[in-house]
Amino acid sequence: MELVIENLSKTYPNGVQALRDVSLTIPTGMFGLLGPNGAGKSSLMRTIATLQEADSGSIRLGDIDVLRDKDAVRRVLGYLPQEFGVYPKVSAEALLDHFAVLKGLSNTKERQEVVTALLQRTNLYDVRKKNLGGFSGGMKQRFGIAQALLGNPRLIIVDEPTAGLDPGERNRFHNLLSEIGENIIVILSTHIVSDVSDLCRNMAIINKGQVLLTGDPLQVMQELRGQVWRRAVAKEELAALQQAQRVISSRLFAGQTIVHVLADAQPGSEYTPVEPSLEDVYFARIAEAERGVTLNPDKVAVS
Ligand SMILES: Nc1ncnc2c1ncn2[C@@H]1O[C@H](COP(=O)(O)OP(=O)(O)OP(=O)(O)O)[C@@H](O)[C@H]1O
Repeated sequence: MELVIENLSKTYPNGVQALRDVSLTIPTGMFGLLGPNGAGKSSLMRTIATLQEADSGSIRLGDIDVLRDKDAVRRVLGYLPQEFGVYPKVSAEALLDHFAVLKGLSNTKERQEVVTALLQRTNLYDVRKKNLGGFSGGMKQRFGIAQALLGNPRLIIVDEPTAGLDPGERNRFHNLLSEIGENIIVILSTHIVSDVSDLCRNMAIINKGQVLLTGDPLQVMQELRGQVWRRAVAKEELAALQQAQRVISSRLFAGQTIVHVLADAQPGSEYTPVEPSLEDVYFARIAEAERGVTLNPDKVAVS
């Protein structure tokens, strides 16, 4: 099954154009939607989740027309929104049971089995009697996944799920997601590049409502090979370097400023070649789009 989005556009009443002619084909497995704050990720996720309307375009999930047949989508959709509120004084088991009732699981015995299985799957069974108010960020997110999995969805949308999680919790959450992503479509919307490189076989980069790149993370990194160079630079030289070169990122490392530069050939003897990371691809794409360069969507390299 595929999710096919074609020419989707959305302008909010305040004039912000959140989605500009977005087209994406999303197959089964983990799909990473990567973009900076305000890129339009949540707008796209909410539209797919039937929570808001688009101005134009279409979305198909298998044979379901998502924008028209919302009930059919909701029957096969699991959604973990960016802000997932829980009732703090209710136990995980009781709230999951309540969500299961809302999802239409009316048979008590069957519902208990489903709730128990989901609590085990998300590694929350031992804390099932604990109130959600006492859960850590990671436990809450795993609970969010448990509720999203009710009703055996064919499509799961998770919006910025690992923001604020410590490395151990993030790891547990990643393992859970990648297990789920083996059989259904999982869309992971995030501004954290490593979430996508760790988990996703397919991805898109979105900025200012536009798709800048789609592909397999390994392949898009491969396409930048031989074009990323690094050097250390004094802080006061950075501005001049940014004028002279296509600087795609600069960061402090052990007290030094390390810059990554995009160039077809070695820009100077102080530069060493770098094996491109997904972060290089991401920053290169965003930087070039910001500069208004016309991009060939199939190629990361710029002439
Ligand atoms: N309901 C709304 N009304 C008006 N503007 C909105 C609304 N929702 C989002 N926007 C604007 O639309 C643009 C895209 O926002 P969106 O939340 O989709 O981006 P995002 O990629 O999810 O960002 P973030 O990571 O910050 O959540 C932003 O400029 C945002 O301010």
